[in-house]
Amino acid sequence: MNSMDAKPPGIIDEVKMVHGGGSGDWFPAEEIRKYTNVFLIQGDRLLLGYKKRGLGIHKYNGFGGKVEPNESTLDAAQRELQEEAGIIAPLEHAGTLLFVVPGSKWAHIDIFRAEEYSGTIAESDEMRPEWFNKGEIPFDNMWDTDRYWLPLLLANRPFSGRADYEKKGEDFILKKWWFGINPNTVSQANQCI
Ligand SMILES: Nc1[nH]c(=O)nc2c1ncn2[C@H]1C[C@H](O)[C@@H](COP(=O)(O)OP(=O)(O)OP(=O)(O)O)O1
Repeated sequence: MNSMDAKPPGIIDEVKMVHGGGSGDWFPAEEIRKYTNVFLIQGDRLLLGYKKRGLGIHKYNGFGGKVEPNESTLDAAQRELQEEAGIIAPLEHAGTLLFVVPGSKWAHIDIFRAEEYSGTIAESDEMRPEWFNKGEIPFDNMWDTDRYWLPLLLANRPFSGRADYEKKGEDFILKKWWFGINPNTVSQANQCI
């Protein structure tokens, strides 16, 4: 077995590698902090937000943020979607991502998808929403590993993965990554946890 085939520390789901790369050792364990990220799909289009401030400024991303104490992950995802894009939506759990930077808490991100919504999509202080055709997703202007797992979300393949970055000044340099899917699931999304 190629050493990259083995699941990295922190991935507990039963998944088989579909993308992996980079070099060196996985960074050591730190405390975990929970985040959410929501992607809205309508037919051939995907809604992304252009981040106007904070971490990941000027990148496109889903809508999300920290899970507050005493809040469920699903409640946090719905709250952040409402705060950042002005809408509410029924959410399906799509995958998990561990975002690891030495010296910081691990970001455990529960990623959700939605195909319906209510309300009016609106720009917020943090995000400017913008629709993209599925064939024209701006991966060069997103976090580096989104190109590996976002197609799995669009295909409704539940996934888990990890991305280790090193921080150089304001830049995050991707060092090592690993993404897997459950080989037994065909096109069913996970239920919410
Ligand atoms: N699409 C994505 N791909 C990725 O690889 N890492 C992501 C990601 N979206 C977020 N992250 C990482 C970056 C960061 O460490 C953490 C949280 O990022 P967020 O943009 O959600 O955080 P914020 O600090 O804006 O949270 P709030 O202030 O609560 O909105 O998750």
